[in-house]
Amino acid sequence: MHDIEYMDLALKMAQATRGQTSPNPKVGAVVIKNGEVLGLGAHLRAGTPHAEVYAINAAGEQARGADLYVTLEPCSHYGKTPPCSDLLIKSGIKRVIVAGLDPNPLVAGQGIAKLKEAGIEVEIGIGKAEAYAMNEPFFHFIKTKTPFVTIKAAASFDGKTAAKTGDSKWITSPESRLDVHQLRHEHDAILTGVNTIIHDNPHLTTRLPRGGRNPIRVVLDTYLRTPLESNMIQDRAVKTIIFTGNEIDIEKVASFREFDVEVIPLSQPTILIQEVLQELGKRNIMSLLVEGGSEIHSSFIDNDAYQQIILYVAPKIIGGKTAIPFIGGQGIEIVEDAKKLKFESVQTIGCDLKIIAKPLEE
Ligand SMILES: Nc1c(/N=C/[C@H](O)[C@H](O)[C@H](O)COP(=O)(O)O)[nH]c(=O)[nH]c1=O
Ligand SMILES: Nc1c(N[C@@H]2O[C@H](COP(=O)(O)O)[C@@H](O)[C@H]2O)[nH]c(=O)[nH]c1=O
Ligand SMILES: [Zn+2]
Repeated sequence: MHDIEYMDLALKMAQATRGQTSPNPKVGAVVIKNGEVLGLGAHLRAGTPHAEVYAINAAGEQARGADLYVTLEPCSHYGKTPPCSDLLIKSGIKRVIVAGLDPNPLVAGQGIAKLKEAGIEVEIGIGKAEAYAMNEPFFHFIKTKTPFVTIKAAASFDGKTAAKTGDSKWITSPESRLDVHQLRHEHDAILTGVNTIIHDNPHLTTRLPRGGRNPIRVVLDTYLRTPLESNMIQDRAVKTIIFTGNEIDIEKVASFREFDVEVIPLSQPTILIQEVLQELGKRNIMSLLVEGGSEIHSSFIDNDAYQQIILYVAPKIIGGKTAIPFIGGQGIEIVEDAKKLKFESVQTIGCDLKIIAKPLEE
């Protein structure tokens, strides 16, 4: 097999741990000698051994003189686990093939430098694009200390998220809605607005056939209007945070506390998106899924506070000039001022389209 095939093996193992390693990145590692796989490993959960540890331990003495393929630069610091670069040097590995460097300031090239100093051959870049794409939230979070924001919208062919009556069940297909639950599983937190709570009474939980992790629920609710009898207050399914302005009735906060709902008044009368993202970053929330509605979507877009948009488009026409589009807000006056995107991918899912777009870097 060739280098890229062994790196593919490591990438696949890293991908298999989607949704479970936060706030750490997903990493896969493979030990190869004379065309034989001697060790395999993936980082399974923050605070547990790194991918390289599993792969090297499986290879044992055989690691001496072998090659190691790893999707992220071996760490060189004591976090919750000892540095992988020291382990690799001790194990006698001859050559290390790394897909991508680790931008974590604690690592950032030091892992590679240590390996080279110890006389280990290092090659960088095979599988870099995929290794980077799978950990984009981690790299964003390490740099900005705020979550990587994905706006998720579901709309009809003519861009509506509900009929003029407010009815929206269901616009997209069961396959698309299942895909949304996979997205939820992969995110640390999911955010919606109080209007969606009032109209859709959602649970915002992850309901995959095989279970799945519930993201922390976050509600933007300036005046604390979330009804106590809402599903996501009553179901106690997962930690729920409600961000409000600073002019709320403190008495009401107590009634939410008994449902393990944390109400956080922010510093201004209205909610500033950047302040919400900083508060979530302080709680080590690395990835945030924004599930609207249209006013919430427009506040993230107007503040350039998102890294990607995932739009599910159904082959249906809803029409109606008062039916709500998936982005609301004030909007622009002249098209020249439109927010510019670039389309990353378009795929069919069930009978729908799934479009992933990112802000166009000027
Ligand atoms: N109406 C549609 C959506 N509607 C999404 C709503 O805003 C709200 O997130 C859901 O009702 C969530 O409910 P729960 O958390 O599953 O209990 N989302 C979709 O992807 N397709 C649609 O057709
Ligand atoms: N998961 C992972 C790495 N993750 C790196 O180490 C940091 C976490 O360290 P710790 O707190 O000790 O788990 C994390 O922020 C990232 O920079 N490094 C690796 O060599 N291999 C791995 O499998
Ligand atoms: Zn490590």
